[in-house]
Amino acid sequence: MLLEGKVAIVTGASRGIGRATAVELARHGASVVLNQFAAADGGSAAGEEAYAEVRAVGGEAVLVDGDVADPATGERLVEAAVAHFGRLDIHVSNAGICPFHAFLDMPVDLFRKVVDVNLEGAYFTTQAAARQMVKQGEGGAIVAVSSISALVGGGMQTHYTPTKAGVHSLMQSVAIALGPHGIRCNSVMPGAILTDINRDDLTPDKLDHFGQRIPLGRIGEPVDVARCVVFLASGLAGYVTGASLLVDGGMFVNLQ
Ligand SMILES: NC(=O)C1=CN([C@@H]2O[C@H](COP(=O)(O)OP(=O)(O)OC[C@H]3O[C@@H](n4cnc5c(N)ncnc54)[C@H](OP(=O)(O)O)[C@@H]3O)[C@@H](O)[C@H]2O)C=CC1
Ligand SMILES: C[C@H](O)[C@@H]1OC(=O)[C@H](O)[C@@H]1O
Repeated sequence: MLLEGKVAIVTGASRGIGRATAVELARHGASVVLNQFAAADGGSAAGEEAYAEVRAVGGEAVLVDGDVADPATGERLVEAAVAHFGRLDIHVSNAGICPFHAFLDMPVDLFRKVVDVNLEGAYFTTQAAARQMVKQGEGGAIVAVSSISALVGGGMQTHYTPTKAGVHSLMQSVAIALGPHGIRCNSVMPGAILTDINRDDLTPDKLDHFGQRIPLGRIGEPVDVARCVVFLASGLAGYVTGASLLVDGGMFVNLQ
């Protein structure tokens, strides 16, 4: 197994790409700390379902509530990894939100919320994970979920796309800062992946349009991204750091 004996954190692991990533990491042998937000915010069954899916593939797991926008959450996730599994080897910064909204009347609070969760959440959870990995002195792997939106715009995503470019840039910079510690830092850039984040936005017309633009002919599924995270987290990618992997079925390159 690619990740036998490894311990991983996945933020936003209750649904979508994060849940699929937690399951695939476990399928390849990792023990996983699953972070969820909704329970901290009033309750959700999604985290329990994700936990059950990880257990069903034979993985050890622990579910930890917390808002990644709070810098203390990263520290609590690391504490959980160490308390339950004794160490930390892999950090997946995945949690993110995209409440579609027009630019000209963007509420300040909404803008700040998206930046807090997507960019600050990635920054502070990555920092907490890196501190633990440096302390252990045996290297590690950090994978952030950026987006094709780091490279292209979205008229209803003016608050969101800069955070995804920021996450991409963060991985490049921490790859330099952490390389001497043997910690590899990369990002995946998913294209259009059907999850709760875009379920309402992906109207039949838009699905048709994407279907035509994507050379592989289909919208992505969370597991398409999750398998690439496993690759970047594993020894197979042992000489890969500061890189970004588009996981978009070819959508980005298909201009005409
Ligand atoms: N779907 C797509 O097409 C693409 C998605 N992405 C990125 O992938 C990542 C995952 O999105 P996706 O799976 O699609 O979306 P989902 O809406 O399905 O999942 C989002 C996850 O993030 C969690 N989350 C939201 N806010 C917070 C918070 N403040 N603190 C901790 N966790 C939080 C949610 O937890 P809870 O259930 O507890 O609310 C949930 O587990 C995001 O970063 C997104 O930007 C990138 C490119 C394309
Ligand atoms: C939420 C969007 O549908 C999705 O998020 C991204 O990052 C992609 O670029 C899509 O726009």
